[in-house]
Amino acid sequence: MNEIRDNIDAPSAADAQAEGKTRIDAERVDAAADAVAAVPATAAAKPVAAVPDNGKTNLFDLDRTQLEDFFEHSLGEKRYRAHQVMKWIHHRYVTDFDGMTDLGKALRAKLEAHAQVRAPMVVFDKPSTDGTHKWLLGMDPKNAIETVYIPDKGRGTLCVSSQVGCALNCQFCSTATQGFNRNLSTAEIIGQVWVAARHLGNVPHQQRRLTNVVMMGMGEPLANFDNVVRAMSIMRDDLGYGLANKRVTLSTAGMVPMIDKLGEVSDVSLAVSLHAPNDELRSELVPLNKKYPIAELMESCVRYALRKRGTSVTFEYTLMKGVNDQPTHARQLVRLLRQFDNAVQMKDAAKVNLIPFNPFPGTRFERPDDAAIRAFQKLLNEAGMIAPVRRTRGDDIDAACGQLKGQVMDRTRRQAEFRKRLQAQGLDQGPGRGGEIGDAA
Ligand SMILES: C[S@@+](CC[C@H](N)C(=O)[O-])C[C@H]1O[C@@H](n2cnc3c(N)ncnc32)[C@H](O)[C@@H]1O
Ligand code: SF4
Repeated sequence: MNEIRDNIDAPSAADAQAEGKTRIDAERVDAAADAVAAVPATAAAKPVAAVPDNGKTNLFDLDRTQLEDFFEHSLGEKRYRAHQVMKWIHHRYVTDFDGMTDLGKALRAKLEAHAQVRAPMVVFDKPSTDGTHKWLLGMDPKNAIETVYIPDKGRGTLCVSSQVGCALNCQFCSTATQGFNRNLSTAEIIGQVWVAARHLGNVPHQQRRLTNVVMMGMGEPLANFDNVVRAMSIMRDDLGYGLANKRVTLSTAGMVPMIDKLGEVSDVSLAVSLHAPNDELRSELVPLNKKYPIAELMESCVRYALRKRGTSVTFEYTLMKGVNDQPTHARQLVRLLRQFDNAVQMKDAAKVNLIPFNPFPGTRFERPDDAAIRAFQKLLNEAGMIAPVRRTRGDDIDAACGQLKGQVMDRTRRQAEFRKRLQAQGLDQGPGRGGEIGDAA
C-alpha cells in the first residue's frame, strides 16, 4: 500500500499552468475545511432522534431488529408481528394501522397509541422528458431535499439524499452552494425510497420498478453514518425493498475512517468521488482532501475491497473543462488506479465513472466538449481501464448529478460567523470543539 502513497504525482507549477487549471479562492477553501472539521464530531456521532415531536415512534426509523424489539419490549407483543407490519409499510405502502387488516383490533389500537408511520411530505414531483422523475420532499417547515428516479434499460435507479445540504463544500457541486443544516433521520432517508416506490407501483420480489439505490443525492452519507447504514439495511431486507448488496451503492467524498467503519458493518457497493489524480488539484476541488489526502483515501479503499474479496470500487471522476480533463490527468489517473488493482490483486478492481460536469447557475466550471470527453476516455480504455461516460439524465429538470439543491436553511455559515465573533473576543476553542453544528443558530 505504501506504493500508492509513494507514487502519487504532484504536478509542478508549470504542469498546472499547462493544464489551464482553474484557481480557486483560497479563503473559500479554508472556510470549507473548517466546516468539514466540525462534521465528523457532530453530525456522525449524533443521529437525528427516532421519536418525532408527538412522542410516538415513527416506525420508518426502525430496521427489522429494532422493530422486533419495539413489539416485544414496548408493546409486549410477539416479535413476528414486526414482520407483518414491515410488509404492510414497504411492500403495500399502507401507513394507516386500520388498513393493516391481518392485525387484531387490540393491537391496531395499541399501535395507534404508541406509533406512527410518517413519510416525508411531497412538496412537488416533476417528470423529465427522458423518463427521469424528481421529488422535492419537505422534511420540516424550513427544509426540503430532492430525490431522483432514473429509469434505464432493465433497471430503475433511485438517487437518495442523506443530509439537508452538505458541509463539505466541493467547488463544483450545486448542493454545496446551499451550506449544511442537518442530518436526515433514518425515516427521512428510507421515506424517500418509500415515496418513489409507491409512486412507481413497485412490488418488491415481483414487479420491480426500483432495482438500484445510490446514495448520491444531497449530502455526504458517511457524515450521517448510523442513519444511513440503518436505512440501507431496510433497503436490502426482504421485508423491506429486497435489494441485493451490490445494488445499493454508497458514494463518498472520502471520509477515510468512516469507509473503514462501513467495511465492518455493511456489504454495499462503494463509490468514491475522486475527481482529481493528485493532491494539489483534489484539495482545491474537494476540500476534504486536505484532511484525508489521496494516499490515505486509496489505502482505505484497498482495505474495503480486500475485506469484500471480489468487490470492485467505483471511482467517480467529474470532468471539468480545462481543470481535470487533460491527457496528463488521464495518465496520472491510470497510474493511481493500476496501483489500486495491484494492491487488491484483482484485475479491474478499480472502475471509473466519467461524469461530464453538470452546470448550475453561478458556477465557474464548464463541461468539456464531447471530443475532449472521448479523448480522456480513450486514454483510460487504451490502458485497459473500464471507464464508461455517465449519460446525463434529467438535466431539463435539474435532476442530474450534482444539480440537486432542495431548500436548505443553512446553519454552518451562521456557526462560522459566530466563531468569528468568538475569535475576535479571544474565546474560540478552534474548529470541531466549539459545540454542535447549529449551536450558534
Ligand atoms: C452529489 S454527490 C453525493 C454523494 C457524496 N457526497 C459524494 O460526493 O460522493 C454525488 C456525485 O455527484 C458528483 N457531482 C457533484 N456535483 C456535480 C456536478 N456539478 N456535475 C457532475 N457531477 C457532480 C459528485 O462528485 C459525486 O460523485
Ligand atoms: S459532491 Fe458530495 S460531498 Fe461534495 S459538496 Fe456535493 S454532496 Fe457534498
